[in-house]
Amino acid sequence: MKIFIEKNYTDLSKRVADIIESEMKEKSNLVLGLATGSTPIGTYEELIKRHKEEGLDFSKITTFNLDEYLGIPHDHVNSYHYFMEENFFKSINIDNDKINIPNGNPENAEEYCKAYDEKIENQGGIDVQILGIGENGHIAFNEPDDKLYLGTHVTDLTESTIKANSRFFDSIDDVPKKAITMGLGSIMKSKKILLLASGKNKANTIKKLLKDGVVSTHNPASLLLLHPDVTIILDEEAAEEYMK
Ligand SMILES: N[C@@H]1[C@@H](O)[C@H](O)[C@@H](COP(=O)(O)O)O[C@@H]1O
Repeated sequence: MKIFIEKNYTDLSKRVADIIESEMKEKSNLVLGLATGSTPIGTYEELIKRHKEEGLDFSKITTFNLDEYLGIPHDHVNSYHYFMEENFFKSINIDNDKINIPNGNPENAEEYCKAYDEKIENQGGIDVQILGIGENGHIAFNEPDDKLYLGTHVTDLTESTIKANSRFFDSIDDVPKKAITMGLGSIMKSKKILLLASGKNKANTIKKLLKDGVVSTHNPASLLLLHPDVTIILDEEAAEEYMK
């Protein structure tokens, strides 16, 4: 496991973009796993800048997003489809046919989830997966629980996640209560994992992850510690409690 502690969010975003850029240069048809939430926005901005200024080429890249709210229209401002389009896809030269984001309105959720995992497998798996982390240790929408699911599945969101994500909605009542998410198994199959955390509100989450020395389904991020190629990129605020 590698840990980078960067001075601030800008440096964190540059570090993550550096890693992705070098992977893209090694493999032009990279399969990239993408995350939403506020943490990766700076990375997307940095990659857009490199596309515009240095011609970083996304035309052969395939992407798979981690999750989507269930029952939300894809053009809704809070959908992860909308988020990805606005914060990344509309500003790079990605082939729209190579973008994969879980459908928040599947006809048959079980079949759809199975097909999503098969599609990842058929692409040869995810080469590099970007991850944020919830304050409660959730990864994508794999919430702390007695058991975790391996594959893509529909899940209930916890009260704490609904509360945390309500900052993006007009009111807490508007936050969907369910989501469709890649499972920890699908995520752990990625060849390389980049876990990002920024800001004081993640300091205890990171301390718990890196100092407890425990792997538990009640802290889903802790399973990542078993992965052979995980890089954790923090800014100083997120690393504060861990460094004490
Ligand atoms: N489903 C997403 C996660 O993928 C993300 O990691 C988490 C943290 O978000 P933020 O980066 O805004 O702290 O929020 C959401 O719940």
